[in-house]
Amino acid sequence: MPDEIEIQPVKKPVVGEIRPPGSKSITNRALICAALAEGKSELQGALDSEDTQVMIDGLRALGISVNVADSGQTLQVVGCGGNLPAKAAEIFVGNSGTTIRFLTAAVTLGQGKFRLDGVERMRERPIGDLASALNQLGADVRCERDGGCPPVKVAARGLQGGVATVRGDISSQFLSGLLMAAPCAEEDVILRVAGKLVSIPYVRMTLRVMESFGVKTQFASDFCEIQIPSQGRYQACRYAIEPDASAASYFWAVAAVTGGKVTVRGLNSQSLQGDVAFVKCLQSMGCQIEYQEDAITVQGGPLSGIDVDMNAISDTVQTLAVVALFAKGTTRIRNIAHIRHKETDRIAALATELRKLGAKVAEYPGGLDIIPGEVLPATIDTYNDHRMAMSFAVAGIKARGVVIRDPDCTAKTYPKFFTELGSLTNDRQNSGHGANLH
Ligand SMILES: O=C(O)C1=C[C@@H](OP(=O)(O)O)[C@@H](O)[C@H](O)C1
Ligand SMILES: C=C(OP(=O)(O)O)C(=O)O
Repeated sequence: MPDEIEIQPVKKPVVGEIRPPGSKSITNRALICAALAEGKSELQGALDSEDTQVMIDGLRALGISVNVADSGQTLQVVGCGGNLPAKAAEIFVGNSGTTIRFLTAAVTLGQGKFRLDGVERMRERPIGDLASALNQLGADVRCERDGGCPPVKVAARGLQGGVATVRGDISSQFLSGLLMAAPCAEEDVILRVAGKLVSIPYVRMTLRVMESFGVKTQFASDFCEIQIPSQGRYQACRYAIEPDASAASYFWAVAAVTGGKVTVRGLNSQSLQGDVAFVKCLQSMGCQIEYQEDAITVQGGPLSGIDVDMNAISDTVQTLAVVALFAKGTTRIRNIAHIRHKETDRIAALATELRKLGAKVAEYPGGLDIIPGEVLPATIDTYNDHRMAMSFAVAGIKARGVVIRDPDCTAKTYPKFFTELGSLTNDRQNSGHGANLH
């Protein structure tokens, strides 16, 4: 793709349907559980993107066989029954938080020396609290840099187990990584969470994927303590992966800002992904929502600003912030301090880029207020953050002159995003030009 693309606004409300690619979070969990299982698993509907590729490469470096078929959507994984074959590996994780957090925990189950590293930004993303919890269970995990960030070195000799307390307020991925490794520890594991746990639906997702692979756990409803029996080994299975609900948010947002109607197939109210609740935010802003058995439809209407706690669904904060540009009144997004640790500091990046588009923005340590004005033409910097590119593209579907820099950064989770956005917005039912490249 070119260095930047100008999004062409549509002339009519966008009406259409789409099925986004597989969920990144479910794909990377299913890969870990399948890799640790006894037997051969088949994952269907997987995501093929940078974040899943680095996970597959990492597992292969650990001696796990992963066969890719059906243009990346079917993955056959030969599990190791909890005994990782490789005795040493250098693993590159790009900027994938799930990959480095889940694999760091998984490699402690092996025997040998492992090192995990990523891009420059990954070296600023915290992992020290996960290392410390693993060390409480008998592991030897060290962060090479001060401040508890990657690269990470693991001298593995199997994981003993026992009781560990993990910090919950930076990233839920620490707890998810511990949970998925825990059934392969030598003794039972009890995990306790210190501080307020963020992104709770992802922990629920972890437990549900583990259960599909045959591992049962016991937990308090707020996940402050979770018990995982040892020898509760994973069993290989055929596993169907849902479309990505965070990716769906951009298409629902297109319906909201154009006053159109967009159906996302493959998701419903029972989804494993907390991010389907994004449609409830749109509903509070004035959209109508329809839940079908295998789809969720958003119909746009006049939009009003809302005051919303997005801690549980923070990958959709940028989408909502862009929708807020087209609403009447202020939108306040609260309780999202943890998104400063993602692909970029997302609160700061949002404040800068929303202001370019004419909004007034008040930035707080844990959130922001967006006071919309006339939406101005602007060139949007994306900070190597796929979600900056995808969410600000939605602004360009409605307003003139929105240029997205480095559109290729969407490869992290959605390499075909701009093509699929173009197809939806270029649909014969719509008379505009959609996401044409310039
Ligand atoms: O466990 C997961 O799959 C994820 C958890 C969330 O991270 P945090 O727990 O760091 O908020 C989310 O932002 C990320 O995209 C995926
Ligand atoms: C935060 C994200 O990813 P990760 O933490 O897995 O890198 C994301 O996809 O928005």
